[in-house]
Amino acid sequence: MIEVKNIKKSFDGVEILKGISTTFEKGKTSLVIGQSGSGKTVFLKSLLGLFTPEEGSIFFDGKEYEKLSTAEKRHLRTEMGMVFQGSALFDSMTVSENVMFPLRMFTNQSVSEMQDRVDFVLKRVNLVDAHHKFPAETSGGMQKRVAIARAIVMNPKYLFCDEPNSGLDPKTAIVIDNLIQEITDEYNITTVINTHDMNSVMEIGEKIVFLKDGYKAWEGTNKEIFKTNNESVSDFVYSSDLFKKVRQVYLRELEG
Ligand SMILES: Nc1ncnc2c1ncn2[C@@H]1O[C@H](COP(=O)(O)OP(=O)(O)OP(=O)(O)O)[C@@H](O)[C@H]1O
Repeated sequence: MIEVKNIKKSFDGVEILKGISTTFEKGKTSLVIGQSGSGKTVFLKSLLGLFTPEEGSIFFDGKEYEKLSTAEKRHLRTEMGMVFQGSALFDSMTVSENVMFPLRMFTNQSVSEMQDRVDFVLKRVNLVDAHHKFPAETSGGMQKRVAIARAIVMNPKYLFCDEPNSGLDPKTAIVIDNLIQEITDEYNITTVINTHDMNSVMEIGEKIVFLKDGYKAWEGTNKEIFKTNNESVSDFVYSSDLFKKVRQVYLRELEG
């Protein structure tokens, strides 16, 4: 579980995060949504420890990040998996070598132990014949699977994904969303996803945190988002006519 208490972060005197508090639960897929520039990436990087908020605290399973020693912080980092926007695979390494990279960096496992773990996670993301391929020889959807395999190879407690669907067709995007949700549930991970994708919100938004201009403007579930009267949320989520219609049908069904 991650608890965020009133974090504030500024750059060059401009406040970007203006006091955000929320919680992300274990075994749940939580989404952070909001317009471009609302502070989602700064927020995610603050959770990852890449930015240090000037105020507020972040607790990982009860432990306050800023109070940890350097060694404890380093250990906590090994418990965090990250899926970057655009997958961020190493072009010159095979799929297998990409996934093995964190094990080589952070563990003393033997090559055969590492290979077993790589085989296991690649199988888990349904990639069985891709070990020796280079990223350029695989599709965008496969690259996301490799990025997810690499993010979970260390068996993380926390998984952070920045726009995991960017660049994917809608069908593949749903498969990737569902894969992240299944893995989160199966391994009881605390997962936080930054997204623009309204399909993701509807499909896997067990908890949604809506950021606006550096504030948390709303939070709730994908069911609650249909019913909310919060204007900022409605303007953002229902800016497309298709989603407006989906919402009307859903509300009508609720009334009926
Ligand atoms: N390292 C930095 N230095 C200075 N300003 C920054 C830095 N990182 C982000 N910002 C500013 O913080 C604001 C929020 O940016 P952020 O990237 O968090 O938005 P976002 O919601 O993730 O947008 P998008 O959906 O487009 O990725 C922007 O105005 C951005 O210019």
